[in-house]
Amino acid sequence: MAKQVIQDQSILNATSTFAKFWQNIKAITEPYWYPTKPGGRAFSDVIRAWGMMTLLIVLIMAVVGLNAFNSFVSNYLVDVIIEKEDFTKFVETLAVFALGLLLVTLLVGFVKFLTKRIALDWYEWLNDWILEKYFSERAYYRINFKSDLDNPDQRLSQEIEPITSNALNFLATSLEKVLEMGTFIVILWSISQLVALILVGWTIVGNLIGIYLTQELNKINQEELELKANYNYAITHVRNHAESIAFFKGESQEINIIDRRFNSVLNSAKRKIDWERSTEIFNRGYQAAIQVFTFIILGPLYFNSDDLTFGQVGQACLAANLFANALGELIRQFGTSGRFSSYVERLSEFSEALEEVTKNSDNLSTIKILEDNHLAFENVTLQTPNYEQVIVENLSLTVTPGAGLLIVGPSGRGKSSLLRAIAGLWSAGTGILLRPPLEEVLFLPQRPYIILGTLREQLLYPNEHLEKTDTELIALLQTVNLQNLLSRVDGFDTEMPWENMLSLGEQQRLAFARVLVTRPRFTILDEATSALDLNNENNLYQQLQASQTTFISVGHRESIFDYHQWVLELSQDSHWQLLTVQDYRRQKAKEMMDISADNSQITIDISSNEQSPLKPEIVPLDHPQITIDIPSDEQSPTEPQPEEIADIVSNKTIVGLSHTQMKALTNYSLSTIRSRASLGKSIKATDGCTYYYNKDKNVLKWFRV
Ligand SMILES: Nc1ncnc2c1ncn2[C@@H]1O[C@H](COP(=O)(O)OP(=O)(O)OP(=O)(O)O)[C@@H](O)[C@H]1O
Repeated sequence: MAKQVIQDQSILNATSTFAKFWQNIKAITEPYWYPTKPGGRAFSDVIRAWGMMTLLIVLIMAVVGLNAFNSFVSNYLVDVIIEKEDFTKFVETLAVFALGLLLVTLLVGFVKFLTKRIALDWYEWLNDWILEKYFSERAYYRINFKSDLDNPDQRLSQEIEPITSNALNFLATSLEKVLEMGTFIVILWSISQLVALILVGWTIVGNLIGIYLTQELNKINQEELELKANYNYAITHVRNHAESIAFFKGESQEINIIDRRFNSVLNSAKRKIDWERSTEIFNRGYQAAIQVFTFIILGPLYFNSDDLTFGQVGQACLAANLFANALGELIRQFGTSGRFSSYVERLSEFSEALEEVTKNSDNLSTIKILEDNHLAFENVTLQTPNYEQVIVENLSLTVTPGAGLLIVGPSGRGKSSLLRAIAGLWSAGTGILLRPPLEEVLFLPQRPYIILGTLREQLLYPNEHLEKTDTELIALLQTVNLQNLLSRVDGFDTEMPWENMLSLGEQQRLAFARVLVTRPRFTILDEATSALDLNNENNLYQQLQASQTTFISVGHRESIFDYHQWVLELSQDSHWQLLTVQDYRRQKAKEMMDISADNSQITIDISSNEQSPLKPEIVPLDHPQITIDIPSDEQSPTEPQPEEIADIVSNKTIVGLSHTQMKALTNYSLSTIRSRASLGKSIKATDGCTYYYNKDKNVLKWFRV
């Protein structure tokens, strides 16, 4: 009973595996060979493909027919030789035989050529079809969130061509071999029905065993493809991160990772070789048995009967031989079909995943994006793509042209995610997002995107059709302080490995040049000046400001506040607040004051500081230390007001700072500040800037370095 259940189960499994395989085949072949969906291939192209396919079938049939004809001619030729009567007849028959062989040779060559051409045409179409899917609706980006889909790049670059070439080879060879087997079985039937019947039985058994062997090979092939893709990825990963690995001297760890993956590939290859050995032995033995059988049956018949001529025996042996070869080839094709089915499965899975990521699921809520002439969030709740985490809740704000917005907040709170939402990359959540068309918005990420191309293409990206003269481009390079770049390269039209030869700061300046070329209405900058010094940063922001674009920036530096009117602060638990830049500065200054008022007792290690300026200034209590108690009355009368501190932070009205003002900007006590001033030491304040005390008796103020 239990055995019966297991058998039923395995039959069910085999059926569902075949059904799945058939579905995959249909998904990949239908759009090319039998397009039913509107907007598919042009009818004339489909007819052309079928025309070539029909020609191929006709040629294969001609080859098989000619081979059969040649077997009769060879039979006749043998009989003419044995008769030893008519030499002219012998020469004529030989000429016909040679002509037949010549024709077969030419036809076989043409069959191979046509098979490859059809496969190539199909490959070209299939590649375009999948690339179109990959680049539509930013599927290439969204597919990265599908963790179950490995190595899309390998699927694209290495696994499409084998599908078409294997499919065509399989079809052409199988058709030829099945026809050959059919023809030779008929010939054998005409000579000896017994031989023909035995061969048919033999074929059925052989094919069943062949299919069993192939199934296991299919599994190994599928596994091997995945393992090879992982191995390739590990090597590409090293190439992409060569500099970081070199800095860390992480070679041995990288080799370990690559070795681990390579060993998996090797183990899988070993298993495959084992199975291929069994398949090959079976195949050879199976063919050899057919040849022996033919002699075992025909030998006694020839000895005991006058009906069978010697030529017929020869023809029957040849037919049985060709039949055996055809069968062997057919079984070999089943073997290679394992790799084919793995490729088909992976491509169909990839195509399905691309469709899925671009489809908006009815069950999942998404942020509605509408185009407008300004940017606004209306009650937007944004979540991570898999709806696992809420980034910001009920956000409502409007950015009108000319009134830039700076997004601030601790790391990981969702600043970049908001930019992704504006670009439409992330849409999980609720609410309405109004934004100008994306052609009017330019995004500058922290690590600029450097394309593979010439300097001209770099500067004009993404405006591929924009024309700019060399003089205009030189002026552009000067504007972003990259004028030296031209002396390092051979003009604007040479391709260079830009990513390796430009520093991160230079790449960021290059990205700014693109904004100046594109002149978008809105520029979205995600810490796009993080690698630049203050001078370069100021220069670039001023250039952008002159181009009348409206900024939406993510950044931490105080220096970029001046280029924005509003600050959006993201804080804990998906909360947010929107303030004008002035109000934000006041609020922060007040918070600083409150903190410094609370810290009326600060422990400072003066002795160690004096010996080594690099040592931390606030140290654990077990270090040699002096405890300075700040009398509370020292703070109140001279305490600057919030507005005054905001001015200090923005550095608009007050150019030099007094000790008291400096105290409000740091966590230090007044006496520490005085002592640092007299020692000529600088102070790093909480606004991120360094201050230095000018001891000139006419100045006596702290200044920003
Ligand atoms: N592809 C992703 N899938 C799921 N969660 C993600 C993904 N990318 C980022 N996150 C998560 O979303 C949250 C917000 O990330 P985001 O990059 O927006 O932060 P951020 O404020 O810009 O940080 P930082 O200042 O460090 O750049 C983080 O918790 C991060 O782990």
